[in-house]
Amino acid sequence: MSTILYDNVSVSYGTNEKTALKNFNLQINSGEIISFIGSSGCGKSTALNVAAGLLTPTNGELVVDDLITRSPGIDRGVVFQNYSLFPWMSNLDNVLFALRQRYDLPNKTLQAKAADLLDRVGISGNFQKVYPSKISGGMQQRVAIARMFALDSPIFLMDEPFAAVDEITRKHLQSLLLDLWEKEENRKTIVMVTHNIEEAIYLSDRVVVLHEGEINSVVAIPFERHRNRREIENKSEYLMIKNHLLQAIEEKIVGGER
Ligand SMILES: Nc1ncnc2c1ncn2[C@@H]1O[C@H](COP(=O)(O)OP(=O)(O)OP(=O)(O)O)[C@@H](O)[C@H]1O
Repeated sequence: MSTILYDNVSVSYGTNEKTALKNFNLQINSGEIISFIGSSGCGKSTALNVAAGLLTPTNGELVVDDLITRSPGIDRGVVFQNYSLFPWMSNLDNVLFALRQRYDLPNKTLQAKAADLLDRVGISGNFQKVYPSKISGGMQQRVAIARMFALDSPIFLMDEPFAAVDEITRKHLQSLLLDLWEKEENRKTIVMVTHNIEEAIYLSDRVVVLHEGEINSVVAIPFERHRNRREIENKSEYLMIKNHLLQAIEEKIVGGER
């Protein structure tokens, strides 16, 4: 089980600052993929950082698996836009580091596990041994995904994880994430922040649109898994959902759930 509950969460950054998150109520189910979208400054990262335990609510509670949670933990793996790898470690060692936090196994076994995980995200041979700075942004993000799966947290929290790569790489990484997620026996709960509506629809079970710190709309994505990007984009419902989301981002919609 890996559920997240935002129980009436509000966050203010300082006494004179405006409230970044207001009475935020959301239940996220185990194995669900949820995206937060909305215009700049609407509170997406604040909501994600509360889930990560990096921010404590000013009011209300974050509840993870029925426990009030106010700090980071190994039950929640985090990936940020800027790759979040340790620059002083090779790609292999980055993944190994995560494995060591999770498993008490001989080094050789963990090395093989790390190499296998990197192979699965398409980082093979010499690319495993070099430092992250020696490979492209898209490849670094593959390593970050491998490291997240190595940590094997039941919850993944991702803040614009694919924003810094080109469109083609971005689509590859989205599919890679979904492939890995679908293959897991106990599917991870994934919460991600994105500015990209197509990404949100392709990946998510539900898309949560924020507006000035409040939930404006929660949109269920009805497409079955395994999803084929082209197929879903050709469905008439896809366009309706996309238009609804665009509208919800641009203006305050009254009476949110779709
Ligand atoms: N450390 C901080 N100190 C003060 N105000 C902050 C801080 N971080 C965020 N804010 C403010 O809180 C509000 C929500 O910010 P947040 O970063 O959560 O929005 P966002 O939707 O993720 O934005 P973006 O899409 O631009 O990343 C904004 O008004 C922002 O200026």
